[in-house]
Amino acid sequence: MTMKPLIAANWKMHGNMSWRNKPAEFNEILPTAERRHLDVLICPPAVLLAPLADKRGGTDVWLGAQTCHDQVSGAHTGEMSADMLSDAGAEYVILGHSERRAAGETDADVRARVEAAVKAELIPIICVGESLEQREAGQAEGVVEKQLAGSLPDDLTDYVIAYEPVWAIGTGKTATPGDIKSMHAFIRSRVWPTTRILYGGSVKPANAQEILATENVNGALIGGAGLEMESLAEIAKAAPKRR
Ligand SMILES: O=C(CO)COP(=O)(O)O
Repeated sequence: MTMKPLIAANWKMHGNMSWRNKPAEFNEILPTAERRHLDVLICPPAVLLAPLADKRGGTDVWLGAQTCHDQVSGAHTGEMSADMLSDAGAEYVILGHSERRAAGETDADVRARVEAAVKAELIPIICVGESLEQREAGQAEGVVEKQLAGSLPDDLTDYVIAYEPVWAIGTGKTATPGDIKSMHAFIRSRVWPTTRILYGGSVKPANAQEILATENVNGALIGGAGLEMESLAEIAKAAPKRR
């Protein structure tokens, strides 16, 4: 199955207004003409979406949010709806990141947010992944299966899955190519043939080529190495042209 790899940077809670030129900076390092075979996405803190959208011009760098509320509007102090994020320039939204699941977000919460995102025409990137304890207990597939079953609405068509083993996030540890291959094959058996499945967890220029060449890996969700446009571009360059 041929599909465009998605190279996505999750900035988490990093950045300020001086970062609004980063899409243009990225485009200078890796111009659109050299990356027509892939999609590049930056997910900044929500407050930076509009400034980045303003400045991105014709860079062809997509923008995304890092979560959204499940309601369209209302008395929800501090929250942002999918419509607001879309209005500010987002085309994608990361949902159910393990850092949010660890803070109490449940599969049902993720599912409600996915439904809201789809209604606002945002493409959800739904994160799944097991802890080290769960992996060592042989429960990795079971955990991911449960997260997929609980977080995906039945009629969902256009979405992205990000497999991020919790123990590989921000630790410098990556899953072995064999582990990535077998988990992505497992996820593939649960989603559409055209659904992109990203790998996330300490992806960096040094390991990107091997990870992105793995069967059923259709891109990467990148934390730390996505803050610098040089390293994000190195990772993007490692994405295969055709698979
Ligand atoms: O959580 C991640 C992306 O969403 C991965 O973060 P790191 O690339 O910093 O490990």
